[in-house]
Amino acid sequence: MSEQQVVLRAEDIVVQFGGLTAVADVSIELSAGRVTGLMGPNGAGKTTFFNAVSGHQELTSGRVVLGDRDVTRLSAHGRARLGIARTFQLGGLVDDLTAIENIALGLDHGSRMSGRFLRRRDTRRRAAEVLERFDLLSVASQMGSDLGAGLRRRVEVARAMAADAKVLMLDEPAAGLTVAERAELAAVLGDVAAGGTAVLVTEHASDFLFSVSDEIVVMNFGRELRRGTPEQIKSDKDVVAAYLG
Ligand SMILES: Nc1ncnc2c1ncn2[C@@H]1O[C@H](COP(=O)(O)OP(=O)(O)OP(=O)(O)O)[C@@H](O)[C@H]1O
Repeated sequence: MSEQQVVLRAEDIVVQFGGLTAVADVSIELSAGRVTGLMGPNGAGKTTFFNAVSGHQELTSGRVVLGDRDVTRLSAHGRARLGIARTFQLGGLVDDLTAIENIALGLDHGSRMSGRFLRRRDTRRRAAEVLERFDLLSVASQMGSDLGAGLRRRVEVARAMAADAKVLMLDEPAAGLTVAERAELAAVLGDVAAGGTAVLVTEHASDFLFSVSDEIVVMNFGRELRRGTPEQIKSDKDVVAAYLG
Protein backbone atom coordinates (compact mmCIF):
# COMPACT_ATOMS: atom_id res chain seq x y z
CA MET A 1 0.00 0.00 0.00
CA SER A 2 1.36 3.41 -0.90
CA GLU A 3 -0.46 5.66 1.58
CA GLN A 4 0.29 4.35 5.06
CA GLN A 5 -2.50 4.71 7.52
CA VAL A 6 -1.12 5.21 11.02
CA VAL A 7 -3.15 3.10 13.44
CA LEU A 8 -1.24 3.59 16.68
CA ARG A 9 1.18 6.20 17.93
CA ALA A 10 3.26 5.83 21.07
CA GLU A 11 4.65 9.27 21.78
CA ASP A 12 7.65 10.18 23.93
CA ILE A 13 7.28 7.13 26.17
CA VAL A 14 9.23 7.28 29.43
CA VAL A 15 9.12 4.52 32.07
CA GLN A 16 11.12 4.77 35.26
CA PHE A 17 11.47 2.17 38.01
CA GLY A 18 12.64 4.13 41.02
CA GLY A 19 15.92 5.66 39.91
CA LEU A 20 16.24 3.46 36.82
CA THR A 21 15.00 4.78 33.48
CA ALA A 22 14.03 1.65 31.54
CA VAL A 23 12.54 3.57 28.60
CA ALA A 24 13.81 7.09 27.95
CA ASP A 25 11.67 8.92 25.42
CA VAL A 26 10.89 6.40 22.69
CA SER A 27 8.26 7.06 20.02
CA ILE A 28 6.82 4.72 17.43
CA GLU A 29 4.11 4.75 14.78
CA LEU A 30 2.41 1.55 13.68
CA SER A 31 0.67 1.53 10.31
CA ALA A 32 -2.02 -0.68 8.80
CA GLY A 33 -0.50 -3.47 6.75
CA ARG A 34 3.02 -2.99 8.12
CA VAL A 35 5.16 -5.10 10.44
CA THR A 36 7.40 -3.13 12.79
CA GLY A 37 10.19 -5.00 14.58
CA LEU A 38 11.66 -4.03 17.93
CA MET A 39 15.13 -5.31 18.74
CA GLY A 40 18.05 -4.64 21.05
CA PRO A 41 20.28 -6.25 23.66
CA ASN A 42 19.06 -7.64 27.00
CA GLY A 43 17.89 -4.88 29.29
CA ALA A 44 17.47 -2.37 26.43
CA GLY A 45 13.89 -1.68 27.52
CA LYS A 46 12.02 -3.54 24.77
CA THR A 47 9.63 -5.46 27.04
CA THR A 48 8.95 -2.39 29.17
CA PHE A 49 8.17 -0.31 26.07
CA PHE A 50 6.03 -3.11 24.64
CA ASN A 51 4.06 -3.40 27.89
CA ALA A 52 3.62 0.37 27.97
CA VAL A 53 1.96 0.22 24.54
CA SER A 54 -0.35 -2.69 25.42
CA GLY A 55 -1.29 -1.21 28.80
CA HIS A 56 0.54 -3.73 30.98
CA GLN A 57 2.98 -1.11 32.24
CA GLU A 58 2.15 2.32 33.63
CA LEU A 59 3.95 5.22 31.97
CA THR A 60 6.00 7.81 33.77
CA SER A 61 5.21 10.15 30.87
CA GLY A 62 4.18 10.04 27.22
CA ARG A 63 0.99 8.93 25.53
CA VAL A 64 -0.46 6.10 23.49
CA VAL A 65 -2.98 7.03 20.80
CA LEU A 66 -5.08 4.47 18.91
CA GLY A 67 -6.64 6.00 15.83
CA ASP A 68 -7.60 9.41 17.16
CA ARG A 69 -8.29 8.21 20.69
CA ASP A 70 -5.86 8.74 23.56
CA VAL A 71 -5.79 5.37 25.37
CA THR A 72 -2.97 6.21 27.79
CA ARG A 73 -5.24 5.98 30.80
CA LEU A 74 -7.00 2.80 29.72
CA SER A 75 -6.14 -0.59 31.21
CA ALA A 76 -4.75 -3.40 29.05
CA HIS A 77 -8.24 -4.86 28.99
CA GLY A 78 -9.74 -1.58 27.83
CA ARG A 79 -7.14 -1.28 25.08
CA ALA A 80 -7.79 -4.87 24.02
CA ARG A 81 -11.48 -4.08 23.63
CA LEU A 82 -10.55 -1.22 21.30
CA GLY A 83 -8.42 -3.51 19.15
CA ILE A 84 -4.90 -3.79 20.61
CA ALA A 85 -4.24 -7.53 20.83
CA ARG A 86 -1.06 -9.18 22.07
CA THR A 87 0.61 -12.49 22.72
CA PHE A 88 2.93 -13.18 25.63
CA GLN A 89 6.50 -14.45 25.79
CA LEU A 90 5.47 -17.52 27.74
CA GLY A 91 2.46 -18.18 25.59
CA GLY A 92 -1.04 -17.98 26.86
CA LEU A 93 -3.03 -20.94 25.63
CA VAL A 94 -5.01 -22.81 28.23
CA ASP A 95 -3.52 -26.32 28.22
CA ASP A 96 -6.66 -28.18 29.16
CA LEU A 97 -8.91 -26.48 26.63
CA THR A 98 -9.00 -27.45 22.95
CA ALA A 99 -7.74 -25.12 20.22
CA ILE A 100 -11.28 -24.06 19.35
CA GLU A 101 -12.13 -23.39 23.00
CA ASN A 102 -8.98 -21.26 23.27
CA ILE A 103 -10.12 -19.25 20.24
CA ALA A 104 -13.57 -18.84 21.81
CA LEU A 105 -11.86 -17.34 24.86
CA GLY A 106 -10.20 -14.81 22.55
CA LEU A 107 -13.58 -13.95 21.03
CA ASP A 108 -14.86 -13.15 24.46
CA HIS A 109 -11.63 -11.39 25.58
CA GLY A 110 -11.32 -14.05 28.23
CA SER A 111 -13.91 -12.47 30.42
CA ARG A 112 -16.16 -15.51 30.82
CA MET A 113 -15.55 -19.17 31.49
CA SER A 114 -15.43 -21.09 28.25
CA GLY A 115 -17.55 -24.19 28.89
CA ARG A 116 -20.81 -22.34 29.23
CA PHE A 117 -20.63 -19.91 26.34
CA LEU A 118 -18.99 -22.34 23.94
CA ARG A 119 -22.31 -24.15 23.86
CA ARG A 120 -23.64 -21.08 22.16
CA ARG A 121 -23.63 -22.10 18.56
CA ASP A 122 -22.74 -18.64 17.35
CA THR A 123 -19.50 -18.52 19.33
CA ARG A 124 -18.47 -21.96 18.14
CA ARG A 125 -19.20 -21.00 14.55
CA ARG A 126 -17.16 -17.81 14.82
CA ALA A 127 -14.29 -19.67 16.48
CA ALA A 128 -14.34 -22.21 13.65
CA GLU A 129 -14.19 -19.37 11.12
CA VAL A 130 -11.12 -17.96 12.85
CA LEU A 131 -9.45 -21.37 12.81
CA GLU A 132 -10.27 -21.73 9.14
CA ARG A 133 -8.85 -18.31 8.34
CA PHE A 134 -5.57 -19.38 9.95
CA ASP A 135 -5.64 -22.82 8.33
CA LEU A 136 -5.98 -24.49 11.74
CA LEU A 137 -9.32 -26.30 11.45
CA SER A 138 -7.54 -29.67 11.49
CA VAL A 139 -6.37 -29.07 15.08
CA ALA A 140 -9.67 -27.62 16.37
CA SER A 141 -10.26 -30.39 18.90
CA GLN A 142 -6.67 -30.89 20.04
CA MET A 143 -5.94 -29.89 23.61
CA GLY A 144 -3.62 -26.94 24.06
CA SER A 145 -1.16 -29.21 25.85
CA ASP A 146 -0.97 -31.54 22.82
CA LEU A 147 -0.04 -28.88 20.29
CA GLY A 148 3.60 -28.65 19.20
CA ALA A 149 5.37 -25.30 19.63
CA GLY A 150 4.77 -24.11 16.06
CA LEU A 151 1.04 -24.89 16.09
CA ARG A 152 0.71 -23.45 19.57
CA ARG A 153 2.16 -20.16 18.41
CA ARG A 154 -0.16 -20.08 15.40
CA VAL A 155 -3.21 -20.75 17.60
CA GLU A 156 -2.03 -17.95 19.92
CA VAL A 157 -1.90 -15.57 16.96
CA ALA A 158 -5.33 -16.75 15.76
CA ARG A 159 -6.73 -16.20 19.23
CA ALA A 160 -5.25 -12.71 19.47
CA MET A 161 -6.77 -11.92 16.06
CA ALA A 162 -10.14 -13.52 16.83
CA ALA A 163 -11.76 -10.20 17.68
CA ASP A 164 -10.38 -8.47 14.56
CA ALA A 165 -7.51 -6.58 16.13
CA LYS A 166 -6.36 -3.31 14.63
CA VAL A 167 -2.94 -3.81 16.21
CA LEU A 168 -1.29 -7.19 16.87
CA MET A 169 1.67 -7.22 19.26
CA LEU A 170 3.87 -10.30 19.56
CA ASP A 171 6.42 -10.80 22.31
CA GLU A 172 9.25 -13.18 21.27
CA PRO A 173 7.01 -15.24 18.97
CA ALA A 174 9.88 -17.22 17.40
CA ALA A 175 11.33 -18.47 20.70
CA GLY A 176 11.59 -22.25 20.78
CA LEU A 177 10.51 -22.73 17.15
CA THR A 178 12.37 -24.71 14.47
CA VAL A 179 13.48 -23.02 11.26
CA ALA A 180 10.47 -24.50 9.41
CA GLU A 181 8.05 -23.38 12.14
CA ARG A 182 9.54 -19.88 12.05
CA ALA A 183 8.99 -19.72 8.31
CA GLU A 184 5.34 -20.78 8.79
CA LEU A 185 4.85 -18.19 11.51
CA ALA A 186 6.46 -15.49 9.33
CA ALA A 187 3.95 -16.33 6.58
CA VAL A 188 1.07 -16.05 9.07
CA LEU A 189 2.27 -12.61 10.21
CA GLY A 190 2.59 -11.54 6.57
CA ASP A 191 -1.04 -12.57 6.03
CA VAL A 192 -2.20 -10.72 9.14
CA ALA A 193 -0.46 -7.55 7.94
CA ALA A 194 -1.81 -7.99 4.41
CA GLY A 195 -5.29 -8.04 5.95
CA GLY A 196 -4.69 -4.46 7.18
CA THR A 197 -3.58 -5.03 10.76
CA ALA A 198 -0.59 -3.13 12.15
CA VAL A 199 1.89 -5.59 13.66
CA LEU A 200 4.57 -4.96 16.30
CA VAL A 201 7.05 -7.76 17.05
CA THR A 202 9.79 -7.86 19.63
CA GLU A 203 12.22 -10.69 19.07
CA HIS A 204 15.78 -11.78 19.84
CA ALA A 205 15.97 -14.03 16.78
CA SER A 206 17.26 -11.33 14.44
CA ASP A 207 16.96 -13.43 11.26
CA PHE A 208 13.28 -13.93 11.98
CA LEU A 209 12.80 -10.24 12.71
CA PHE A 210 14.62 -9.24 9.51
CA SER A 211 12.45 -11.63 7.49
CA VAL A 212 9.07 -10.35 8.79
CA SER A 213 9.62 -6.62 9.37
CA ASP A 214 9.04 -3.68 7.05
CA GLU A 215 10.75 -1.38 9.54
CA ILE A 216 12.91 -2.09 12.58
CA VAL A 217 13.50 0.04 15.65
CA VAL A 218 16.65 -0.82 17.59
CA MET A 219 16.70 0.09 21.28
CA ASN A 220 19.76 0.36 23.50
CA PHE A 221 19.92 1.64 27.09
CA GLY A 222 16.24 2.60 26.99
CA ARG A 223 16.64 4.79 23.92
CA GLU A 224 16.17 4.44 20.21
CA LEU A 225 19.57 3.64 18.73
CA ARG A 226 18.47 3.35 15.11
CA ARG A 227 15.46 2.81 12.90
CA GLY A 228 15.33 1.65 9.31
CA THR A 229 14.57 -1.14 6.91
CA PRO A 230 15.99 -4.58 7.69
CA GLU A 231 18.68 -3.98 5.05
CA GLN A 232 19.71 -0.68 6.64
CA ILE A 233 19.74 -2.18 10.15
CA LYS A 234 21.73 -5.28 9.18
CA SER A 235 24.55 -3.19 7.82
CA ASP A 236 24.54 -0.39 10.40
CA LYS A 237 27.85 -0.39 12.23
CA ASP A 238 26.44 0.96 15.52
CA VAL A 239 23.76 -1.75 15.54
CA VAL A 240 26.32 -4.42 14.75
CA ALA A 241 28.52 -3.13 17.58
CA ALA A 242 25.70 -2.87 20.13
CA TYR A 243 23.78 -5.98 19.29
CA LEU A 244 24.41 -8.08 16.23
CA GLY A 245 28.08 -8.41 17.00
N1 LIG B 1 9.34 -4.15 37.15
C1 LIG B 1 10.59 -3.70 37.12
N2 LIG B 1 11.15 -3.13 38.20
C2 LIG B 1 12.40 -2.65 38.17
N3 LIG B 1 13.21 -2.68 37.09
C3 LIG B 1 12.72 -3.25 35.98
C4 LIG B 1 11.39 -3.79 35.92
N4 LIG B 1 11.18 -4.27 34.67
C5 LIG B 1 12.32 -4.06 33.99
N5 LIG B 1 13.24 -3.43 34.77
C6 LIG B 1 14.58 -3.00 34.33
O1 LIG B 1 14.39 -2.15 33.22
C7 LIG B 1 15.42 -2.36 32.26
C8 LIG B 1 14.80 -2.73 30.93
O2 LIG B 1 14.26 -4.05 31.03
P1 LIG B 1 13.41 -4.73 29.88
O3 LIG B 1 12.97 -6.05 30.40
O4 LIG B 1 12.39 -3.79 29.38
O5 LIG B 1 14.51 -4.95 28.75
P2 LIG B 1 14.47 -5.89 27.48
O6 LIG B 1 15.09 -5.12 26.37
O7 LIG B 1 13.08 -6.37 27.27
O8 LIG B 1 15.40 -7.09 27.90
P3 LIG B 1 15.29 -8.65 27.51
O9 LIG B 1 15.66 -8.71 26.08
O10 LIG B 1 16.30 -9.30 28.40
O11 LIG B 1 13.87 -9.09 27.77
C9 LIG B 1 16.34 -3.42 32.83
O12 LIG B 1 17.42 -2.79 33.48
C10 LIG B 1 15.46 -4.15 33.84
O13 LIG B 1 16.21 -4.70 34.87
